[in-house]
Amino acid sequence: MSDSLPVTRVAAGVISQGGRYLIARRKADAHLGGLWEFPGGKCDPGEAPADCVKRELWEELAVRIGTPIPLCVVNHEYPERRVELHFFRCRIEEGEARPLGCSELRWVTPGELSDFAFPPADHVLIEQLRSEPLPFP
Ligand SMILES: Nc1nc2c([nH]c(=O)n2[C@@H]2O[C@H](COP(=O)(O)OP(=O)(O)OP(=O)(O)O)[C@@H](O)[C@H]2O)c(=O)[nH]1
Ligand SMILES: [Mg+2]
Repeated sequence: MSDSLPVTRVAAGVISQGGRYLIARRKADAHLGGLWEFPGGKCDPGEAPADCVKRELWEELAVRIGTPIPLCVVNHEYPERRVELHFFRCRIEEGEARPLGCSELRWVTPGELSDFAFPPADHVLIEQLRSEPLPFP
């Protein structure tokens, strides 16, 4: 892994409800534009990933979530940036998700996850969620 690229710390939320996961399509002009992802974004300097995911889900989806539960941390190097992705399991406590920070939102079953193109950093998590879905509220 190259040492020249700084690490971008990112937090993203795996929101599950009624047997489905919420996925978002990245805007065409964003890094990895057009791919599907778990909504979230970059941590501000000094911001804890759990606080970041709460803020990002409010900004990007207009929902309030309960305490985020850590799922896994993935390190990945893209040609233009290194990311340290903190995935959290999240539950919506207030609001209905709206696509404010993405081009599209979908609620999908575990089996449908493989029909969508995700960034390489997400592949291991996607496989896990497909083979062993989280218990749905
Ligand atoms: N949110 C999110 N980002 C991911 C995932 N997988 C993955 O590789 N990333 C990468 O992590 C970085 C997240 O940045 P972002 O573009 O969402 O950041 P942001 O919401 O703060 O946006 P901004 O920089 O336009 O303000 C991007 O480089 C993105 O490609 C994922 O599942 N969710
Ligand atoms: Mg984002």
